[in-house]
Amino acid sequence: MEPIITVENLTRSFRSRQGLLSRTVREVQAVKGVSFEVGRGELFGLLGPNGAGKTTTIKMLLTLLLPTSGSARVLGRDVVADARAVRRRVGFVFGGDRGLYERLSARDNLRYFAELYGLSGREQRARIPELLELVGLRGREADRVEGYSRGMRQRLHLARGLLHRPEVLFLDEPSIGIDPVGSRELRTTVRRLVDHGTTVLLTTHYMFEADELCDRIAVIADGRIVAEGTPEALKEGVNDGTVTEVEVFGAPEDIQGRLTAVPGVESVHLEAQGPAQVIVVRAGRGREVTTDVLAHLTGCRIGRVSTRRPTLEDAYIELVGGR
Ligand SMILES: Nc1ncnc2c1ncn2[C@@H]1O[C@H](COP(=O)(O)OP(=O)(O)OP(=O)(O)O)[C@@H](O)[C@H]1O
Repeated sequence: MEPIITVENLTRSFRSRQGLLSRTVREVQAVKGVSFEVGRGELFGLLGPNGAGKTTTIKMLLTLLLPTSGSARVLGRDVVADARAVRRRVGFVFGGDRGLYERLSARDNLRYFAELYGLSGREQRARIPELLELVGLRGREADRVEGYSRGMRQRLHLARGLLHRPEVLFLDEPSIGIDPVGSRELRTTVRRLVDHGTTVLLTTHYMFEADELCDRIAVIADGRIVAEGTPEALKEGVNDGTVTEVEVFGAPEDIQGRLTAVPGVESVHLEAQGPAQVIVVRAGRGREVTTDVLAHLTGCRIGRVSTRRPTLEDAYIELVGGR
C-alpha cells in the first residue's frame, strides 16, 4: 500500500481562557498522540464523538493548524515544513452550508474559486462543466445559490473542493443536515471519486454511511485512536455475537443492572423511542439470551423483539459509549 497520508504520534493542545473575567488559562489537549496511515485510493473514515479531535486532526493535515508535536506527511510532504506543496494538492469540504456566494450562480461561484486557485480560462472552461456533471448540478448551474437546497449547496461545495484536481480530499461531516436522498447522492459521488483514484479522508456521525463507504476506519475518542480496521473487522472485533432488541413499555428501573448480570450478556443499552424503551442486549458468540432477557421483563408490556448481527453503530457505541 503506497502511503498517501502518514500520521505519527500527532498531538495538538489549545490554550483557552475560562470565563469572561477569569485569568486562568486552561490547556485542552485535543489530539493526544494519533498515528495512522491512509493508502492511495483508499476511503478512510475517522469516527468519534463530538470533541474527539477529528476536525483538529484534519486541520493539521490540511496545514491550517500547526501540530504541537508529532509529524504528518501528505503525499510524501511534511505538513509543516512543506505546507505550500501540501496545500496545492489537497482539497477539503467542511459540513454546513457557509462559504458560497448566495447571489451568484453555481457556475459563477466555481469561476470565482477557480480564479483563486489560479486555474487558467481554458482549464476553467473544461473543468467547471465536468464538475457540475459529477456533482449532479448540470441544468441548474445558471441559478443563484440562494435558491438551492442544502444538498445542492453541499454538492457545490464538493465541486469547489475538487476544482484543482486534488489527489487527496478531506471531507469533514459532508452529509450533515442533508436529507436521505441528498446524502445518498453525495455518497455515490464520493464513491465515484474514489473509484477514479482520489484518496479520501472522511468524518461522519452517520454509522451506516461510514459502513457503506469506508474501506478502513479509525475510531477516535478523547484525542486517541481506540480502534482501527475495516468496518467488518470492527463489527467482529468488538462483538461477534448477536444483538437482541426488545421494545418494552415501562421497563423496571433496575433493568439494566439485572440484564447485565445475565450469563452470556456482554452489554446492555437503553434507548427511549417515543413512549417505549428499546433495550439493546449484546451477547457473546454462541450465547442465546433472549429467553433469559424476556424472563426479566415478565409483567411488562413487550412490543417488538428481534435478534440481529451487530452493526457498525453497535461496535461504535461499544467502543466509545460512556465517554
Ligand atoms: N481553537 C480552539 N481553541 C480551544 N479549544 C479548541 C479549539 N478547537 C478545538 N478545540 C477543542 O479541542 C477538542 C477537539 O475538538 P474537535 O473540533 O477536533 O473535535 P471533533 O472530533 O471534530 O468534534 P465534532 O464531532 O463535534 O466536530 C474539543 O475539546 C474542542 O473544544
